[in-house]
Amino acid sequence: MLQQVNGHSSVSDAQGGESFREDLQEFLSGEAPLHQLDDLTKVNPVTLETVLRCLQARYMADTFYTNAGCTLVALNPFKPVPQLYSPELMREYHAAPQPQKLKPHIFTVGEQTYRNVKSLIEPVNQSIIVSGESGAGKTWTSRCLMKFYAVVAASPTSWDSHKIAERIEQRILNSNPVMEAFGNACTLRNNNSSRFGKFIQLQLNSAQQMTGAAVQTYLLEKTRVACQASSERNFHIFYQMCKGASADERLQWHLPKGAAFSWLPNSERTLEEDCFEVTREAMLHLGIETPTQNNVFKVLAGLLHLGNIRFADSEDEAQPCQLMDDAKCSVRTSALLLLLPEDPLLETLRIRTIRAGRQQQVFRKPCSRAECDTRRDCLAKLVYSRLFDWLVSVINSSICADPSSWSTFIGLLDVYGFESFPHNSLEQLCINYANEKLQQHFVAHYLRAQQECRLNRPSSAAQLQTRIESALAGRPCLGHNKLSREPSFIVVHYAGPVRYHTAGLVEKNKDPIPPELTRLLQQSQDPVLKVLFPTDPEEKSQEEQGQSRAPVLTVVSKFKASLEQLLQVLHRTTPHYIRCIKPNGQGQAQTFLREEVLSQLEACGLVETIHISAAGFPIRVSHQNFVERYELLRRLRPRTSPGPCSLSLDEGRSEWSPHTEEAALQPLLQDILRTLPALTQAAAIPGDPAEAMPAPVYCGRTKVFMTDSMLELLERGRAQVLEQCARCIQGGWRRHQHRKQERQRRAAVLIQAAVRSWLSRKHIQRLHTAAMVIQRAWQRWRIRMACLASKELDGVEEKHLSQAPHSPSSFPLPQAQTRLLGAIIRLWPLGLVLANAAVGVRGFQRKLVVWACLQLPVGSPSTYTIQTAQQEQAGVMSIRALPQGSIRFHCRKSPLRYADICPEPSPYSVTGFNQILLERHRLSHP
Ligand SMILES: Nc1ncnc2c1ncn2[C@@H]1O[C@H](COP(=O)(O)OP(=O)(O)OP(=O)(O)O)[C@@H](O)[C@H]1O
Repeated sequence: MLQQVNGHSSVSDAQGGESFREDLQEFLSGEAPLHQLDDLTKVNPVTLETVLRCLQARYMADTFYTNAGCTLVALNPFKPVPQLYSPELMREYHAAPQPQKLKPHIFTVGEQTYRNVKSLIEPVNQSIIVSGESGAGKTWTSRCLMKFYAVVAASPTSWDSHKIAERIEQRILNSNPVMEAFGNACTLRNNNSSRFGKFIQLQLNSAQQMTGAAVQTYLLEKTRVACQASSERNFHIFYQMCKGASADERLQWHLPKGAAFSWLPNSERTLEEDCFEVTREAMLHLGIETPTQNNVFKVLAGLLHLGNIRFADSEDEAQPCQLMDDAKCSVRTSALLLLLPEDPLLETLRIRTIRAGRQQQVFRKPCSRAECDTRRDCLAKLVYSRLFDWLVSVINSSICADPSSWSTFIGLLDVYGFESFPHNSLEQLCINYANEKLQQHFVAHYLRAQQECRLNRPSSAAQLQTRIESALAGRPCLGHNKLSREPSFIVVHYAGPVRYHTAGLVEKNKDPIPPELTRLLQQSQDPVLKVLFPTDPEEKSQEEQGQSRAPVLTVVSKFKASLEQLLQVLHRTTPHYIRCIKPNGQGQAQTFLREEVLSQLEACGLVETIHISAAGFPIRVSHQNFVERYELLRRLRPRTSPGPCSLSLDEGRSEWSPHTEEAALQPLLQDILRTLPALTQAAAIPGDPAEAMPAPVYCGRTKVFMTDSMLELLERGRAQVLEQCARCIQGGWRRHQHRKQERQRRAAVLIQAAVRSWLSRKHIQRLHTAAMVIQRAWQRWRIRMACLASKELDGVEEKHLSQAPHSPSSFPLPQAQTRLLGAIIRLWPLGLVLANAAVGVRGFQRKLVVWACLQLPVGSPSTYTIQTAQQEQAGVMSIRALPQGSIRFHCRKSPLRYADICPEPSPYSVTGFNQILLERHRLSHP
C-alpha cells in the first residue's frame, strides 16, 4: 500500500544483516535498560518480541505507561500506585514546558490535547479514544483524565467563578458513580465492567475553562437485567440497593434481608462497587432529589420481583400459562411497586393481542411459557433501558453548559474493546463493528454489504446463514466453518476471525417490544414510570384506527446511526489514542502474560503501528492535513528544478484513483514533497553525507508516513517560511507605516507653512497698516509743523537772499549785514559739513569752524547763548533745514521746542527736519 518516496531503504540487505544482528545482540544483552525506553518505536530492532520484552520490563519496574508512536500504551497495574494520579503530578505535567519530555503518562495526552485546544490550530476540538478489552482500565483512565481536566481546566480568576467551576466539575465527576452504578456490572473479566459505551464531551470556554460536559451513551447491555451469565452479576445498582437500604427502605421496597431474587445472582459476593451511599450522594448532587430517588429504587425493586415470576407450562394451548407456586406473591409485589394494576400486568405477560383484518379486530392469544418468559424479560429490559436513558438525560441537563458559554471541547471516548468469545452474538457483532469503524478498517465495507442481507427479514438461523453466505460470496472477509453444526458465519476482522452464531440474531436485531407492554406501563401511577412512558394520544388513536406505525428501527440500524454520528464528530477532531492493555486475565498485580498481551496488541491494531514504526515511519498524517500544514513550504521550492521526491510520489499516484476527491490534493502534495531535498540539504551538517541524505517519507493512499526526524525537518522548514512571511509582513507594515508617517509629516509641514505664512501676512498687513497710519500721521505732522514753522518763523529763503539783496521783510538790512549774509550763504554748506562731521572736527575746532562759517568773532562760547527770537529784531538768527528740502534763514528765534538745536547738540535733543543747523545770536550785535 505504501510507496517509498525517496528511494531510501531503511536497512539494505547487504549492510543490514550484520548490523541487524549486532543491534539485536546488543539490545537483547542489555535487558536492564529496557524499562527505560519510553517509546516502543525506539526498541531496536522493532519487533513484536522486543516490544513485548520492553513492555514486560517496564511493567515489572512499575512503569505502566509507554509511548508507541502516536499512541499511549497503558498497562493495568491491578494495584494502587501511590502518587501516580496525584493532583501534584497533574500540575507538574500541566506546568511542564514540554510535557512529552516527561515520562509517558495519560496526563501527557491530557495536557497535549489541552494545549492543542489552546493553540487554536485546526481542528481545534480534540478527542481521546480510550480502547482496550474489558478490564484493561478504560473507565479508570477516562475517570483520571476527567479529574485531570477538572484540576487544570479550572483556574478562574474570581472567587464566584471559581465556585461555579468547582460545582460543575463536581457534577461532572459525580456522573461517574451514577453511570457506573446503573451501567456497570461484575463480569468474568472485570468486577466493574462498563456495559455501555460512552463519549463524554468536556466543554471549554474561550479561556479554556471547563464550563460543562455532555454524555452520549451507546448500546447498553440491557439483556443483563433479565439474564446474567453464570458467575456474572446484574448491574451494580441492584446489589447496592439490597445491601445498602435502610430498614425503612427495605420495608417500602419489599426487600427483606436475605430475600432471594433470581435476577440477582452471586449476591453473596461483596465488591467495593457496592456502595449505595456514594451513588445516592452523587444522584443528589446531580439534582435527583431523595423522593425521586426513592421512586427510582422502588421501580428497580419492582423489576427484581418481576424476575421472580415463574410460569408453568400450560397443558391447554388455549389457556394462559399458570403461575408457579410462589409467583403470585411476586406478581402482586411487583405490581404494587410499579404502581400497576395486578391483573392487567399478569394478563399482558401471558396473553398476546393481535389486531387483524380491515376492522382491526383484536384477537387474544395465550402465550407459551417461553413467550411469557420473553415478555417478562422484555418488560424489565424496556423499563431499565428507559430508566438508564432518563438518568443520562438528567445527568446531561445537570452538567451540560449553555451552548453560548463554550466554544471548544475535548471528547473522551470509552469504547468497548474487540470481543471474541466462544459464543458471539449480535452484541459482539456491534461491538466489533464499532471497533472496526474506529480502527478504519475494511470490515466497514463488509458490514455495508451486509445491509443487503436485511437482517430484519424473518428467517431461521440456517436461512440467515445461507443468505449471508450468498450475499457475501467471494469476499475475503467472510469465512465459514464447515465442521460447525450450529448455523454461524465467520468474519475475518483485522484483529482475527470471529464466529458469530446466527441463532436468535434476527430476533435480537428486531428487538421487538410488544405494544401491550408499553400500553401497560403507560397505565402506571408511578411518577418515574409516567415520565419514562408518557401517553401519546395521537399514537393511541392511530393504533385504534389500525393505521400503520413508523417503521421499526432495528438494533443494528440504531447503533449504526449513532456510531456514524460519533464518527462524524471524531472526524472533526484531532484524535489521540490510549490503548489499555490487561497484563493478565486474573487481575493480578505483577503478572505479565505475554500471550495475552500479544493478542491485545494485535486486537487494538498496535502491531500495525509497531510494524509501521519498524519501517521507520511512526508519524502518519492524512493528505488533507499534510497539505494544509505544509503547503507554505512550496515557497522554498526552487522554481526551475523538480526534486528527486517527485519520482516516488508519481509512483504513489499510479495507485491513486483520480475519481476520489483527494485527487485534487495530489499536485499540491507533490509540490510539497519536492521541497524536501532542499530542506534536508539545508539541514545537513557540511561534510556529513549521512546528514545530507533526504529523510524518508512514504506517501500512502490516504496518508503520508514519515519519521520523527522528517517531521522535525518539515516543522523547521515551516517555521522558517513563517518567519520569512512574518518578516515580509513586518517589512511591508514598516514601509507602510513609514510612508504614512512621511505623508503625515509632509502634510504637517504644509499646514505649518500655510499657517505661518498666513500669520506672517497678517502680521505684515498689520505692520503695514500701522506704518501707513504712522506715515500719514507723520506726514500730517510734518506738514503741520512746516506750516507752523513757516507761519511762526519769519524765515528768509535762500534764494531770496541770494537773488535779491533785500528781503521782502519790512526792515532794510545794512550793507555789512548783507555782505555777511552773502558770505554765510556761500560758506554755510562747508561749515555745516564740518560741524556735523562725525570724525575729525571736535570740540573747539568745531566751534571755530562754526564761528568761521558764521564769521563770528572768536571768544568765549558762553557769550553766545540762545535767546528767543522775540528779542532779535533783525538779522539771521538761525539757519534751518526744511522738510521740503530748502534752507531758511530765520531772523527770529523759533518758538518751537523741537527746533531748539544749537551748534552743540545735546544727546537728548530731538532733531527734525526743521532742525536749526546754525544759530547766531550776536550776528546783529557783534
Ligand atoms: N491505573 C490503574 N491503577 C490501578 N488499578 C487500575 C488501573 N486501571 C485499572 N485498574 C483496575 O482494573 C479494573 C478494571 O478497570 P476498568 O474498569 O477501568 O476497565 P475497563 O477497561 O473500563 O473495563 P470494561 O470495558 O469492562 O468497563 C479497575 O476496577 C481497577 O481495579
